Amino acid sequence: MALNTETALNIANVLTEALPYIQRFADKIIVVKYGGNAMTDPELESSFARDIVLLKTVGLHPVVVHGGGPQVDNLLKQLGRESDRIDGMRVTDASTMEIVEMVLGGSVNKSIVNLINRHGGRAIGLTGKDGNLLRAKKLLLDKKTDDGQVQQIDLGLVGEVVSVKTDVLNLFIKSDFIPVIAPLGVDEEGNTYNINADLVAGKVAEALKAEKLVLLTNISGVLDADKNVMTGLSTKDVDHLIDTGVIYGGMIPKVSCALDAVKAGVVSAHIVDGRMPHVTLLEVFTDEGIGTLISNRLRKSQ
Ligand SMILES: Nc1ncnc2c1ncn2[C@@H]1O[C@H](COP(=O)(O)OP(=O)(O)O)[C@@H](O)[C@H]1O
Ligand SMILES: CC(=O)N[C@@H](CCC(=O)OP(=O)(O)O)C(=O)O
Repeated sequence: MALNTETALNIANVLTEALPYIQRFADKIIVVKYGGNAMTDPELESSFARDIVLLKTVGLHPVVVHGGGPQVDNLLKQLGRESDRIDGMRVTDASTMEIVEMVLGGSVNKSIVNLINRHGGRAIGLTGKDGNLLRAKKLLLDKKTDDGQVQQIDLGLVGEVVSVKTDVLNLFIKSDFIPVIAPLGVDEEGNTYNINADLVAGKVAEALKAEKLVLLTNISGVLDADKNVMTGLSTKDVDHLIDTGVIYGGMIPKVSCALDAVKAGVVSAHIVDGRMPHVTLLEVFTDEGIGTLISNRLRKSQ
């Protein structure tokens, strides 16, 4: 059946709207953090994989960093166990670490690799241990007490990223592979650390001098005290929003890593709704602003 003129023009408009972005972002690196909460629906998973393959096919270089917190929770539950979280970070003892590694470095990583490959991409799964990709050290979490003092909290085998071996990633990127990174790091002595996936995505984006960091989550963006999406966010706003409890839990590492990445030279960071099909594609290739933008520049449409 032939297209009617209106539909044909709409399709043509969408395609031509993408052209300047395809040209501007050619050969640029886009780091996409795929959160565990966005992995629960097969259609959304497919739309995510197609977006990543499309980005690569039109000449950009997507690098995926994934989470899998809910998937770790599921296995812990099946084993009759649970773990605490403080400010979005899982308290991780040695036996929890075994499960975390099994789930993030095993089932979750391989299912994302498989998904991208089934959609025609060439994904390669890595943990921070492969090629010493993510050098880590123990993280001591700074937490403000009620009287305003800063306390350092020990979360066990939870790490922060000390360095990212970009040569490992560049090798794959140049060979047209799509790296898919599980958030596990290793220190000089070979100890394994569980690292929040947002923090890994931020550091990978910084190290690769990425054009964009796109963080897919399970909410429409960063909400203000009245539950409206904040379209833009600066360092100044963030400290106050955390202190007043408007930003809490898993949103704290997300916002912090996005700000750090932008300060370190990533052009823009975006916190977007992973429940929206094709949100990555819409973010990269359309004029519309989606979710919360953290950038030194204004919105594309402004
Ligand atoms: N100001 C805020 N705006 C939006 N979400 C927030 C805010 N503060 C805390 N959150 C919580 O952070 C969650 C996202 O973090 P998290 O569950 O760790 O996501 P992910 O698994 O995608 O990393 C949201 O679902 C929401 O419950
Ligand atoms: C230290 C820490 O909290 N690590 C996370 C790593 C996975 C993750 O970040 O997953 P999401 O992005 O799906 O939340 C965890 O154990 O759950």
